Amino acid sequence: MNLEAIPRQELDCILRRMPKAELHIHIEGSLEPELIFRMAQKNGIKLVYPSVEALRAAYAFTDLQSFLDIYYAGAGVLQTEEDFFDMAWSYLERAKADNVIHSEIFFDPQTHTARGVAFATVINGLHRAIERGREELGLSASLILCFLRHLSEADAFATLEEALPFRDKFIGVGLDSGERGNPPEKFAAVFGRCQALGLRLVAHAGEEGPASYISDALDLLRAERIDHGVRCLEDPQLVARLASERIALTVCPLSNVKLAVFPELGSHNIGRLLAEGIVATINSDDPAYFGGYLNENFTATFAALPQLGARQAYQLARNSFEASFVAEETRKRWIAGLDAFFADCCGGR
Ligand code: HPA
Ligand SMILES: [Zn+2]
Repeated sequence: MNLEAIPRQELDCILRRMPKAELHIHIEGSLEPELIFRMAQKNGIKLVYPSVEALRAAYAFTDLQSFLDIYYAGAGVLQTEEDFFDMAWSYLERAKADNVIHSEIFFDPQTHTARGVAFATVINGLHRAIERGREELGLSASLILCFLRHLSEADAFATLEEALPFRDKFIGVGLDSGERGNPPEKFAAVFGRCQALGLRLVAHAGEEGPASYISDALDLLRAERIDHGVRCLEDPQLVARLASERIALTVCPLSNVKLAVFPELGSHNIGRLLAEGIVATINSDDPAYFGGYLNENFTATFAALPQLGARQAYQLARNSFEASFVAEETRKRWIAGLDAFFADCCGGR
């Protein structure tokens, strides 16, 4: 395919239309202000913000922690199984509109169980939305349970025990929340147990934390994929390892700018990650908070970085399928579909 022949003005449309997978989305981060207000009213919860506009105006973050404080407060409106269903269903419909054909969705059970919401309420609501998404939208999705790293490993073990009766409803575990001061080694034992249980393993690392957190997530947690990981470029040996072992990074450009990991999209390192041969992907992280769903992440990033063209668009979509936790056969089928899409875009050129 002569991808270089595709003119830049066609890129926006291609980015939006191309089939893709999303591998880094926190479902609680898809909760739009309108839904927060509707659920608060329904559940009799008083919000500190007087209006949707006032809440949205508070989304001016200076770093990861300033975001997390407001994100956990927003998730406090979720009470019933229906609430979790509605949140996930809204995301799946939105993802479908972006031509996402597969999504691996994070959820933070401790945020809810700590407020007295049963684990079953959370996972049954999310799972029901996923089932309906498969039936009605033809969208494939699965759940990844994230442990909150600001809490103790004992708390993570207790959460795992609560989750095991629902083992068939999630495919793996991850690690999120405040990275600084909460290194991967804090969770080595619980990740060891998850690995023994046959769960897929991922971890946030190298977003705000140093490159050594990425190496430790690989060596001590046996993470198969790294969420964010953008600080890997600080360690050339790590870059070589990520590339040669084909360890994917789930990069979230709009999130990185909103949380001041990069000052603006024009200085984002996604182009360099790809040029280094790393299996980088583009994702939305917390789309309701960071100003865009998956297609906005693609189009804004490509608009800001002139070195990204159709070749990189194809590579990023292909990487999203390669890095997904689905059967080899399915991955191959999706990549064949992507090839057909781009062959069509190149048609005659
Ligand atoms: O980007 C993130 N980093 C860490 N924890 C999170 N929880 C939601 N989003 C994030
Ligand atoms: Zn994240």
